[in-house]
Amino acid sequence: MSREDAEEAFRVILRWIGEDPEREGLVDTPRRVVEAYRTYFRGYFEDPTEHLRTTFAETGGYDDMVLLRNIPFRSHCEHHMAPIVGRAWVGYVPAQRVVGISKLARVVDGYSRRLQIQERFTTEIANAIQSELEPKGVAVFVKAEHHCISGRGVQKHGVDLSTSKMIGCFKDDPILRQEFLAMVSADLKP
Ligand SMILES: Nc1nc2c(ncn2[C@@H]2O[C@H](COP(=O)(O)OP(=O)(O)OP(=O)(O)O)[C@@H](O)[C@H]2O)c(=O)[nH]1
Ligand SMILES: [Zn+2]
Repeated sequence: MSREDAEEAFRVILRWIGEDPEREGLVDTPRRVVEAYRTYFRGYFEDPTEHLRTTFAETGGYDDMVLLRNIPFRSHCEHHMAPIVGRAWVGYVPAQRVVGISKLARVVDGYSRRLQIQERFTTEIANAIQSELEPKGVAVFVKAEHHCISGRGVQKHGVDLSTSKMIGCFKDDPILRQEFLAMVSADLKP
């Protein structure tokens, strides 16, 4: 499918909502929307696991939790294509190698720029880190507002969805899991 086909589809939608796609203010809108969609959905053109291929071994034997906190993201729900706006916490306990911290945020971005449900988004981030880095464990916590429940449908504002995925030592060791969740809670305090 070509870019022109996609722009034509948005002209059809503009007509369907009751607009005139030929009026001055809207004549470039299909082109702009198609460009915006390339940004929202650029995750289909990347493999987020590739961000985790550069690793560092000279950690001085560091073997405690590494936690990147409060990572903002924007995604879209696969049922309504409505925005999902939230934050992610990504932690792991290295076995030998660590990854550059920006790469954890890049993995979050890569999976967020696709149509998602939050459960799969959370799982994909955790599985990517586990499979590429092979750490002792991974913990991912995601908290997000879904515009499909605030702006339409049940129309509930101020409602968040929380999801978490624990792998390895975070699943097996309740104290470590608590330590991770305590740091998330501290960040969530108003
Ligand atoms: N589990 C899960 N559900 C989601 C997520 N995002 C949106 N949903 C829900 O997906 C469901 C889709 O249900 P349907 O009954 O097929 O759609 P709908 O008729 O538009 O539902 P309403 O939103 O209740 O009007 C809705 O309940 C949404 O709230 C998500 O990330 N995870
Ligand atoms: Zn939705």
